[in-house]
Amino acid sequence: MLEVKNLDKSYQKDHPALTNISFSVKPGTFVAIIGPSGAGKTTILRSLNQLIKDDNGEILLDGSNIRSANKAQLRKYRRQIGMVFQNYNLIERLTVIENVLHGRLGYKSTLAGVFGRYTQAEKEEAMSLLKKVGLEDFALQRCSELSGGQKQRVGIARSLIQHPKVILCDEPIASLDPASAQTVMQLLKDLTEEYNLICVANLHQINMAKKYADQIIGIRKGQLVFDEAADLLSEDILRTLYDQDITKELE
Ligand SMILES: Nc1ncnc2c1ncn2[C@@H]1O[C@H](COP(=O)(O)OP(=O)(O)OP(=O)(O)O)[C@@H](O)[C@H]1O
Repeated sequence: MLEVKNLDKSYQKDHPALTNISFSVKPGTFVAIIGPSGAGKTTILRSLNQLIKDDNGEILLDGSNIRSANKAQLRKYRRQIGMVFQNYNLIERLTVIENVLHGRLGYKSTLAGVFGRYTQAEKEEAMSLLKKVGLEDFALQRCSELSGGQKQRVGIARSLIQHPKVILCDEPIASLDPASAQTVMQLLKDLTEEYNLICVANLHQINMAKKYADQIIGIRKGQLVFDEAADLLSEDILRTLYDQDITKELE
């Protein structure tokens, strides 16, 4: 269970980016965070991974408060959090399987990581994850040769080999064509269920959030204005959230 309690964050004095944000997510749940540009979605995601600090409040993963974690505990915690990025963050000149194996780096000494030393079991797992995301035939291809949708599927496989409890996706489909976006969203939904993950995705595509997410969190001006099952997202809520009529997005 992921629990966020009374989270506050300001980058600058008297300009709160987040105010008193509280929500919880059960394992096996795909959550979309929606809201206008500048609402605070990325700030929430970065807080969850502790990439940004000096906020108030609590973030608990299975009961452990990560805000009071020491360095070793934080390293262990970060292993449990996979990241999926809008621009994939792959090493383009390396092969697909090498990129997936990079997800194991958090478990290795720096030296083993530098020399790319992976066990047979890790290589077999990387292959089986590539099969899961439909890319087993691309294992030895360079990432630079893949389409955007394929790259994102490599990014997802790389996060899964970490054996995460949580996957954080920052605009995972923003750079994709509509068909690839659907494939990636369906994959995230299926994997969340299969691995009993907590998947949290920042999204601008409201129709995608409603179609694929189980839970939707709506953020407006740093405040939480909606936290319900996806099918309860109404036109009224959207008007409040975005200060304008964008209900055609739901069609
Ligand atoms: N590094 C930073 N320094 C100062 N202010 C920041 C910083 N990062 C974000 N902010 C401010 O915090 C607020 C929330 O930004 P955030 O990036 O979390 O919003 P967002 O909902 O993710 O926006 P978008 O949808 O455009 O990515 C905004 O007012 C933004 O200008």
